[in-house]
Amino acid sequence: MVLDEHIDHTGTSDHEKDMVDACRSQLTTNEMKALLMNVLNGAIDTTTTTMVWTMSEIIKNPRVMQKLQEEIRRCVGRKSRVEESDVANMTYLKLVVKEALRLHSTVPFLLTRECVKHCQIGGYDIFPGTRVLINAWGIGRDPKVWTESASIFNPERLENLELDRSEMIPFGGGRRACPAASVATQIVEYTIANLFYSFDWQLPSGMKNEELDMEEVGSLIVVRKTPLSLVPVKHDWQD
Ligand code: HEM
Repeated sequence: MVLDEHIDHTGTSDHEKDMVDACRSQLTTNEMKALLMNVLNGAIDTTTTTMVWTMSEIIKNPRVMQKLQEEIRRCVGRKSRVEESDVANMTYLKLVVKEALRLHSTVPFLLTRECVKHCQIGGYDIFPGTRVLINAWGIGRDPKVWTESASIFNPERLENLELDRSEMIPFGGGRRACPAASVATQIVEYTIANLFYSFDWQLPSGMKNEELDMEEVGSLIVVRKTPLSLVPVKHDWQD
């Protein structure tokens, strides 16, 4: 990623600098609690928001839901619930979650960077001290990379696709990238697998899939404008 070469990943907000300074000296119990609460809040919001967007996209696309449930139930067989080891074989599930992350970068502008060295990006001069926002949300929907159908949820587009590190960056990049990217993806995959294994999901009161509102709000974290409301129906195995 071009930006990585020029932009300092150590500095973000003043609040965060205070936290880093506190770590460098000695953390008091209260500072440690505050730091942990910050990490936990960030971790929970991003992960649950990603799950909600993934479920929304699956429900909106019945073809995807059917294919996904066939894969999950084939891989798991008849059990009380999905086990973590089952998920390794679910190739379509991994594409579904990745495609949801492409379309819904929950942290749309990542952490703010501060430029440490004069550089040019896209013909623009960026001077030292400039605060830079990276539009991860826009990168995941760039038609130059993802074609005219960029805004359409289509997990198959990612099949056998060799991605450059900068073509979708829902977990950021460089030294300040999300340290939990791998585990967070696994948590989302595992939860979605369990939810779609045990239940068939319906929209409330005869609403049609295409009517599901996908409007987004927020700037730090992008969430659904209207809460997702679904009806779980226990799956009938019929055998
Ligand atoms: C799907 C879920 C998640 C998403 C989409 C996500 C996304 C991100 C993004 C975009 C950043 C900023 C990266 C950058 O600016 O380059 C970040 C930072 C961070 N994330 Fe996550 N995250 C997720 C889950 C988690 C979880 C579960 C944890 C902890 C258990 C976590 C801990 C952190 C921490 C500590 C940072 C700050 C890293 C730093 O400042 O150096 N994240 N995350």
